[in-house]
Amino acid sequence: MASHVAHDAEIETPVPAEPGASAAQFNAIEARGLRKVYRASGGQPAKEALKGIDLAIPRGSIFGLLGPNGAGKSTFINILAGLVMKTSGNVSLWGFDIDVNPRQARAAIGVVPQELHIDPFFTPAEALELQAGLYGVPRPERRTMEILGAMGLADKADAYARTLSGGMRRRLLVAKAMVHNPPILVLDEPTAGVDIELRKQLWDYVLELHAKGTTIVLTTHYLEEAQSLCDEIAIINHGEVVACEPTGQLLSRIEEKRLIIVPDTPLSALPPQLAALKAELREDGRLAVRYNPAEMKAGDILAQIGNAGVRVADVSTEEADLEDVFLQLTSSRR
Ligand SMILES: Nc1ncnc2c1ncn2[C@@H]1O[C@H](COP(=O)(O)OP(=O)(O)OP(=O)(O)O)[C@@H](O)[C@H]1O
Repeated sequence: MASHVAHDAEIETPVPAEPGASAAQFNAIEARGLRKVYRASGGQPAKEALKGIDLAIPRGSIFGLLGPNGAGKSTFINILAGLVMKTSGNVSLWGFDIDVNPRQARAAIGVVPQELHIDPFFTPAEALELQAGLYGVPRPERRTMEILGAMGLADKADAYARTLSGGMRRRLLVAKAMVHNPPILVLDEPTAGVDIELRKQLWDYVLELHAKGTTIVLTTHYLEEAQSLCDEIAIINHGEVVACEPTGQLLSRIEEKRLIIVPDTPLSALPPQLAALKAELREDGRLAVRYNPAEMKAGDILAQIGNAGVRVADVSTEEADLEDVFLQLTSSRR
C-alpha cells in the first residue's frame, strides 16, 4: 500500500538540482556560525569545541578538513551525521537545513566514522541490508552485492564480521555509508591504520564515486594524501577555520623556499642591511632566508648578503610543503 511504502521509505533520497539551475546553486555542505559547547561533566570544565564555524563545501568537490588533534573536526562531522547536537548556528546538507528538513538532510549524507566499530553478529551482507532497511531503501533498489564487490568484500559477504581484518572493516564501514546512495560522503580519518595497498584500493573506489558525482569530504592526518586528493582544503584549529581555499592556492602560500647560507666566519648577529629580507640566524651560525622564487631570485639574495659584508662559504635550499603551512597556521594561536 502506498502509505506503507511511504512509511518504509521514510528517508527520501534528495534530488540534486539540475546543473545550471541558478536559483538552486547551493553548496553540498554549508555551515554558518556553527558553535558547539560540550557541557562540563565529571570534573571536566565546559569545552567550546567549535567557535562559530563558517564553511561552504562546494558540490562535486573532494574537500579536505585538516587540523591538529582536538581541533574540532570530529565534532563538526558528528554534527553533520546527527550524532552530536550543535549549540547554535546553521547547517545545511545538499540544500536541506538540518533543523528544518532533518530527514532529507540526513539522507543526503553518508558518514564513515573514525572508530572501527562493527557489529560482530552480522555478516557484511546482512549489515548492509540492515543499514539499507534503516534508510528505507526499497529492496529492488538495494545494491548490497554491487557495493561489497566495489569494496573488494564480495568473497566476505557471508563471513562473520569478527573474522574481518582492520582494512576490511574500514571498507565495510564505507560500504555501509553508501547504501542509500547519498550525494555526499564524509570520511573521518579513513586511512588511519590501513596499509598502503588497501589505502590505494580505498582511494580508487572513493575517486570512482567522485567521478560519478559524489561530493567527498575527508579528514586525514596524512598531509600528502590531502595534498594529492583534495581540490579544496580547510584547516581548523582550536574550533576555528584558519584557512579555507583551493589546494593550489594554499600550496602557493608555501611556494616559499629557504636559502641556507653558511658564512665563512659564523655570524653573531644579523647584519642590519639584511633587515628587509625574511632572514633568520640559526643557532649553528647559518643564515636561513625565506623567499618566493616567483618574486625573487636566489642570486639577488646572495648579492645582498655579499653587499652586507658576509662572505659565503656554502649555499643550499630547503623546500616547504603543506606541513609547513599547516604548522604555520596552527602553531601560533590558542
Ligand atoms: N563528548 C565530549 N565531551 C567533552 N569534550 C569533548 C567531547 N568530544 C570532544 N570534546 C573536546 O572537544 C574538542 C574537539 O574534539 P574533536 O574530537 O572534535 O577534535 P578532532 O579535531 O576530531 O581531534 P582528533 O583529530 O583527535 O580526532 C577537544 O578538546 C575534545 O577534548
